[in-house]
Amino acid sequence: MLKTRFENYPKGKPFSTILGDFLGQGIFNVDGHSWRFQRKMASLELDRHSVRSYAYEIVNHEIEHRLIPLLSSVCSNSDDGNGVFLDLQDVFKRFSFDSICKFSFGLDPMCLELSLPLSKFTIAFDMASKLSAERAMTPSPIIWKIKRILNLGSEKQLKESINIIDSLAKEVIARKREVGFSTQKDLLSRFMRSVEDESYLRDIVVSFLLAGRDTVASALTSFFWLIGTHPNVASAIRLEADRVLGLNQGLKSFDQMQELHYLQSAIYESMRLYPPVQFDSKFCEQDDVLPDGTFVRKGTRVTYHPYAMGRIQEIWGSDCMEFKPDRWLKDGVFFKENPFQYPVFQPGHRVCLGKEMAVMEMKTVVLSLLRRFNIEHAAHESSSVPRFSPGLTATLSGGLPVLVKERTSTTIES
Ligand code: HEM
Repeated sequence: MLKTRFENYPKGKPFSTILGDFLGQGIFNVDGHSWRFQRKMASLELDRHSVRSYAYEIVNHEIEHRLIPLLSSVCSNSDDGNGVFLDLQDVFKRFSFDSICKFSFGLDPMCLELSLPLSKFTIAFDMASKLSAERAMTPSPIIWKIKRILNLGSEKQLKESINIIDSLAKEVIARKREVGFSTQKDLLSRFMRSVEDESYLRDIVVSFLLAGRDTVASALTSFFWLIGTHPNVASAIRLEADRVLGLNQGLKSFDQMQELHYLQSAIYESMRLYPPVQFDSKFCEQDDVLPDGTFVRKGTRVTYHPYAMGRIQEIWGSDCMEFKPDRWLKDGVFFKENPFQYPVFQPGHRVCLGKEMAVMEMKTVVLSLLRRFNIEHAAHESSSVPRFSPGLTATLSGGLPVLVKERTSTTIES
């Protein structure tokens, strides 16, 4: 049985080790028993209709009150009224951080308010993620381990960032205990109603932030990169929305989204070509044999590669390199591929717990932006292939500079 190494961690291992150890080895830091308990609880919470509707409310609010006003402001700020360039990747990172913080512990870091400086928490979080990813690039783990023991350079910085995140997370939990959490809807308050252990609560919250922030931003960035070169897909999404929701009518409910099959197909197709988690590793706990008969020795690192798997002709056909949302439709209805052939959210017992939330978030953003704006690549970007920086999630090096123009023919009523 292949298991990730963190399942063997001793109980109560402090959070200060999570960011360091989660590189390619999973996200939670608890042992097998409590991990399963935590996972069960987390999925129970996320599967609830009330939780999904709450997530939908947050995302919608962030879009209507921050994302759209921000994009509209860059359209009107240009001298000729034709728009100015904007780094859409940076905007999506800010958007998804605000959304996941509000969802996870009811805290609004206001990253999309560009006029405000980024909070201490956001800066520390970014720094810790970056430094953790850089560990993977050191020629040998011994280097960073020695630096950690001696508390030097990047390891010293990492420790400081983690301390900031740790103490802010503790502060949030303490404040919630003071003001009461019985009626609050965020994830932390829901967990606090049944869990006492403070470090456990802190780990849940930080794990969700880690898992839900850069992944969504990455998926949205790649989607809009593809849309820039496939205006026909943007038109098809708009047409479907007008047909299903009504001309110039916004989404009325979370459930109405299920009827947008082409939109869903376009999102799945975009993540087939550009999965946010491009590869992911597991470590074999004991000698094992893979289903195809390959022997795997205890301690071996096994990596699955969604980016490569999305480009395999035997799975996707001879047109596997093309962006074709229609491949996900049967008689106009979206059908899911076998998750073991499309492991973007990791299949099996360890499937992403935020999968539904992530797809909902993406659909809501894509729909809102495409119906209100024309978003074009900066001229020099349009013909190039995307280049990614090394990191835990796919990030376009140089960002995604776009030109945003308001579509004059539409006023969406929500
Ligand atoms: C497009 C966006 C997303 C993608 C592609 C994605 C993908 C993944 C993948 C591949 C894993 C497995 C990681 C591993 O075990 O090594 C994972 C785990 C996880 N994801 Fe997501 N994720 C996304 C968004 C989200 C969101 C928005 C949330 C939270 C609301 C979330 C919560 C989680 C959690 C809690 C786990 C850990 C599950 C476990 O360890 O058993 N994810 N995700």
